Amino acid sequence: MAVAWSEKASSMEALSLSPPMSPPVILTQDELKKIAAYKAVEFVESGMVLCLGTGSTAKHAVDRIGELLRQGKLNNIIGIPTSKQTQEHAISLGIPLSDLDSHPTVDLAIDGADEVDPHLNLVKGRGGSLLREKMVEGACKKFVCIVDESKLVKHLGGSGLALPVEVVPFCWKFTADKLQNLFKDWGCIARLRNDGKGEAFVTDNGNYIVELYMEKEIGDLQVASDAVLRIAGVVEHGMFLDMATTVIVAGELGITIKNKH
Ligand SMILES: O=C(CO)[C@H](O)[C@H](O)COP(=O)(O)O
Repeated sequence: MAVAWSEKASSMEALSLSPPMSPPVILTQDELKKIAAYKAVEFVESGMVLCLGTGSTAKHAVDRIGELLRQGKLNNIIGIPTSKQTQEHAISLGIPLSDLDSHPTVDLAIDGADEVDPHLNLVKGRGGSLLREKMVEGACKKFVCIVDESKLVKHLGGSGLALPVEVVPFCWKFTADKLQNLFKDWGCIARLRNDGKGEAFVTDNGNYIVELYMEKEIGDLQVASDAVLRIAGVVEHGMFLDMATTVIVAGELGITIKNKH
């Protein structure tokens, strides 16, 4: 479903931007992320248990939920954060939190993605939180993915950026070699993610991330997913197949809402 200016106008009002009939407004990527996030929060109802996503797009949604709680427009929300970063942020906003042990069924997830294909399959985890995201989002009745239009790809891996795989630190190089070898026909290069200070990036779960760069389209995603998960040493990967129920895309021409059939 494509929603053009009227929907965009209400989102833009929330952002205090100029109305759409004034001279063309070039929105930044972050403004588009915010528009998608605010639209997704319209799905939130009082009393819901919510999965709180991780990343710069999801942060706008968490901010908005915090704002609506403060204004008394939402009540009795329980959030389940998908990272320590989101947990700290939600606490700072006064959002009551829980976990999957206490709330194994979650009403709604709102989270970003790194890539979205035409079937609503996602690559997630370039922010490093893919394991907790997959656990919590897998427990959700509804998963609304929020992206700006730069995240749309024809096939996963199509952005030329990495497919992240969380691995145990023990003999990570051995696991990375196995992964690279698994996808050798795709020209795969496996690299350990670093923390920007010359050390390995460590996830909230104490693991490492191996990034896979493919030269070619992955092909059958389910087959690839199963093969990756069969490698001992792999904890989880960033392909989120058949999980998103809705994707909200914010672009220069407005908001598009894609629902799973
Ligand atoms: O999967 C994620 C974190 O693990 C993020 O949702 C994904 O990386 C998108 O991030 P951003 O909203 O900052 O573009």
